[in-house]
Amino acid sequence: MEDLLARAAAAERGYLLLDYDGTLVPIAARPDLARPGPGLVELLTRLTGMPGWQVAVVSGRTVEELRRLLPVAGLYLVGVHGAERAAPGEGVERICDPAFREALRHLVGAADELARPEEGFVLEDKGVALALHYRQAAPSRAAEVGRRFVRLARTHLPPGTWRLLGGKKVLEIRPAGTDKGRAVAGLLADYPGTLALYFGDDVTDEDAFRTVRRQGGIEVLVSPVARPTAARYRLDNPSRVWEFLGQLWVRRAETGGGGQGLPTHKHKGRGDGRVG
Ligand SMILES: O=P(O)(O)OC[C@H]1O[C@H](O[C@H]2O[C@H](CO)[C@@H](O)[C@H](O)[C@H]2O)[C@H](O)[C@@H](O)[C@@H]1O
Repeated sequence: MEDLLARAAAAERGYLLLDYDGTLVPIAARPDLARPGPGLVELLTRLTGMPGWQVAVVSGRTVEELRRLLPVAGLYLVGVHGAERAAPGEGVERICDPAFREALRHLVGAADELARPEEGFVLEDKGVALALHYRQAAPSRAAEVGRRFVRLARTHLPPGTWRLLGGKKVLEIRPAGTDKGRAVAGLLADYPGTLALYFGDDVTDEDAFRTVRRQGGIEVLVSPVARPTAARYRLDNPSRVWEFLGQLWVRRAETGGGGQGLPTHKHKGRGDGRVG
């Protein structure tokens, strides 16, 4: 972690781009159980106060939900894997074909009829996307219900307007033409010359890793084990991410680039490695 920290802390201008589930907060059995740990809001608040630095949360969750989970005034937010975007204190911009959005309403109803009688499924309606979670379902039912979910999507949605995403125990239908890579490129375009650091754990973060890598930034996969990825660095888990962020804040503060007082969040020991 030391080489990462040294490079990041030396930057006068930087952009922290942080995934939520699996990166800032450990994966939980259900989406509603993945709450910010004590100290996360405080840590993010301090980070948004670093002069010359911006902080964004780039998530598959909606911007509305991110604002509820992380009430931090200075955060940029990207929601629904890039289909939503909001600057601090501003309204939500959505990238979504109106025909897709209208058709999605019908899919939500049909998918609800499919999933409701089944054990262990959670349907997450994001307005511009629809996720079917199967973390707590029997594997055989997950496969069968998943197949029927995709079939329903093909029936209800206009061709070319949507994409199917397979994430961590979730299938998600989202608008075509949106991904975290494009969203991150859009954020960085507003702050040319800043050092971008992206932290993420899931397949949808790979698009963002590639964008950040192309722009000379730092990409960090959050995973206890190495796996094929575009990220050149790895941290084991969200505790290590918090540790990194807390240390970054301290070092920027020491060089006159941060606020006052030390972050009070708790984090565990060390242990990270460069991938490959
Ligand atoms: O881009 P992210 O911030 O990582 O969001 C990705 C998805 O995260 C959530 O689902 C995942 O986390 C849940 C809570 O830990 C877990 O129960 C589920 O199995 C995971 O897939 C969220 O509910 C989705 O909307 C996000 O797209």
